[in-house]
Amino acid sequence: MTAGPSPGRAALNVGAPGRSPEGTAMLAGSTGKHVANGAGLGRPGARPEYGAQATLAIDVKGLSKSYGGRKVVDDVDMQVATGRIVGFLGPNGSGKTTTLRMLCGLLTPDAGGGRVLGLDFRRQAAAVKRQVGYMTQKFGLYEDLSLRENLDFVARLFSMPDRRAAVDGALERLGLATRQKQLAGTLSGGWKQRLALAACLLHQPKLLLLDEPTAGVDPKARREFWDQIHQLAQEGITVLVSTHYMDEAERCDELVYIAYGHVLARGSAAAIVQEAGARDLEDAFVRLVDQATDNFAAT
Ligand SMILES: Nc1ncnc2c1ncn2[C@@H]1O[C@H](COP(=O)(O)OP(=O)(O)OP(=O)(O)O)[C@@H](O)[C@H]1O
Repeated sequence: MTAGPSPGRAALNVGAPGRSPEGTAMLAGSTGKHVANGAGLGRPGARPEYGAQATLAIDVKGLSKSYGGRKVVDDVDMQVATGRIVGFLGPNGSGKTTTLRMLCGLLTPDAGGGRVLGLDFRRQAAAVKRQVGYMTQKFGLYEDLSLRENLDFVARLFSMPDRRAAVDGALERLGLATRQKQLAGTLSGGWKQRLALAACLLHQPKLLLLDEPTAGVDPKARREFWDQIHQLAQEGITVLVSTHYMDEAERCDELVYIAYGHVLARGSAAAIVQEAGARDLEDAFVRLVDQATDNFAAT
């Protein structure tokens, strides 16, 4: 479902304290191991960069998952500092959704461990789910219920004490109040995504894991959705968001690029482009995935 509770050694090591200097990027070497990493350059108006005191919303190591004997996520490390917006990019089938689902406790890794929001994400999966908002790729709310009914249903799932206030707040926040009686099935794609985000936010999560939240959504709605993401990050919520859109990648504090289950690059968009000797981000990713195909496709 779309809302909350349901909500490769590659390293996801983003914006972490005590790492390499600002603006540097890590590109995987020919072995797929990582040689550097870095925190992002940020954007105009971005939240302050992290110092040594930064806390980690995500701090996991060695995440691996296989299906039918095939490793689709291979020894991934991920560190994301609190309050950052991290873009998770990679070709179709590269392991993004699988990684997100392991991080929110919906999927048990074959190997790896660590902390999400300070909790052992394997042993305390239920507690993690209560603090994470997970938005799936596919719209998972009820099309034959109104917006309010959908949100009220999600609030019941969380056993929220003051459901009405929570639903009112979410409707207001996402600009959905005037449409609250409308059936969800009659909404356009952009409005459905807003409703899905509202559902994710009902239980006031500290971490949002968003899986291609704007796929198929028009540019204006995508921009509005991203304005919301930035507002949430300003409030201290950490966001890990997968996307195939380069303009959205540019709006992230930092990026992680994955292919064949291995993290190939991380850092700010500018640093990744520079490190890859590329024209732009898209060019950098094309180069990276070409290298990865040589290194991993046969394994
Ligand atoms: N339940 C499953 N059973 C078998 N194979 C699976 C399962 N879930 C995912 N896979 C496979 O694992 C690989 C990684 O899938 P995943 O959905 O994590 O990729 P992704 O990067 O999110 O792709 P996309 O960008 O298309 O959403 C793919 O080859 C996929 O077919």
